[in-house]
Amino acid sequence: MVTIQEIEIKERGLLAVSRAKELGLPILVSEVHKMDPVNPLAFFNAGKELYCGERFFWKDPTDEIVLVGLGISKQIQSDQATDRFFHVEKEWEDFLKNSLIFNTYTDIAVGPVMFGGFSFDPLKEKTELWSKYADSLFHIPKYLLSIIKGQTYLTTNTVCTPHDDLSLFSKIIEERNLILHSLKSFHQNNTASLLETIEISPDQWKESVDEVVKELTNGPLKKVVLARELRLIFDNQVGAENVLNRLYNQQHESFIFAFESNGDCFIGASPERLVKKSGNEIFSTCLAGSISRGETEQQDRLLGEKLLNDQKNLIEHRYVVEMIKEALEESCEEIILPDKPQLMKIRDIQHLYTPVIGKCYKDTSLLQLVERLHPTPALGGLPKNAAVEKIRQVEALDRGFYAAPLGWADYQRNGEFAVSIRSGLLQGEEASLFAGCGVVADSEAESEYLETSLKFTPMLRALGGK
Ligand SMILES: C=C(O[C@@H]1C=C(C(=O)O)C=C[C@H]1O)C(=O)O
Ligand SMILES: [Mg+2]
Repeated sequence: MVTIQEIEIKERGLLAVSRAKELGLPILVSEVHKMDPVNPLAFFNAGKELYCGERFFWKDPTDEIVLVGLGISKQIQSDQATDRFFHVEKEWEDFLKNSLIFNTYTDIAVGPVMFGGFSFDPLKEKTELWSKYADSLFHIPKYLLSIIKGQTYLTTNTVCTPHDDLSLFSKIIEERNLILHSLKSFHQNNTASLLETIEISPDQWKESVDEVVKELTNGPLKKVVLARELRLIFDNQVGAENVLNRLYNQQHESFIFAFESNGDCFIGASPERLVKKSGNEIFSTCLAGSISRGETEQQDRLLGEKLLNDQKNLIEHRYVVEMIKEALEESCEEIILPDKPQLMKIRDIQHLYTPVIGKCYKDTSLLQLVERLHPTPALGGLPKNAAVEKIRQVEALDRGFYAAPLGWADYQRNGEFAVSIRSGLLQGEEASLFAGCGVVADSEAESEYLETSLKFTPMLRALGGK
């Protein structure tokens, strides 16, 4: 358990109260304590009563960084489309400016961390589906569990306004003890059964693929990613902790994420990193081109070889590599990437995969990189703006946060964003699942349709529909 230095907290509280009054501004007080190991799912679950609707979960594919947030100490949100990445970054940095940070550890992703993301396209008309998520939405949690390379930390964030007094800090200590004492291991309870699975307009979707293919043959568009929705109806509320627990166990090789907002939960298991920044080291991923897994080892290997030599998929992939390379070259003094893709094999699907490593210039920020990269041709298309416009026109789906950057940034300018695919939105007794695929001149509607069906599998399984 943490050694809770209550006296220390109160001393720091006094400092915060006087600073907030002096500046006439809210002040963040952030404190980091090292802890004995905690099961991250149990921590998420411990917030069920007090912080339902205000939680997030993040795990990277290697388990190097696991983050669980409970409560909201500060929210950054906006529906503004112009310069949205810049505005989020500015608000984050302004918020940090006067903060009091007590952190004696050197690991990244501890102390003040914001978690959240952006919608795919802020210019697309918003429907009821995504009404609970602003186009830019980030939470700085009250309590952050960070498991970094196996070391466990608890950050407590308190925002102290000029009207607060020391009682604020006593309340925080009480709340924190409550969470820590309710950390019992998590047991799956299946309260919601699937009643119905509705495919949203599959024929219309195939027609839009045909329509786009025609345009691609005549240029200048080269690739457009088209997505569709599967709607699931349950007999009861779908608990985010149940779905998260299943994804964690079934899709462990992926980024596992959950992001609650106003009662809804956006959740998924994505294999695709957009960008990670650790100091000035940059990591990105080109992932595009897909084929199923084989039933036997031999069949699986043959399918993999087929994918590695398939012109249509290689083109789909090459567009992504070219664009990511170009985008990162602007911000990096050095980038390294293999000249041929390899295979990424995950539970239900295999992809063409090219990892990218770079060293960015000193003044480059994470959200600048996100802005340059999003959307890559793996989610949008090529050329970028024309493809996004085409999607806005022909796609029936309101993508919301699907296929968009989702992740975290710490106060020392490190962070990581995944592309939030293989995901779904939980809304009470319903869930909407999303899947898309890269349409190029050689695409056939039927096989793209089957590819998207395959991409629904991980979420379907986690929801008990497979
Ligand atoms: C768009 C999705 O996946 C993307 C499209 C791929 C493709 O078309 O081959 C492969 C990986 C992802 O970059 C999705 O899963 O929804
Ligand atoms: Mg594809």
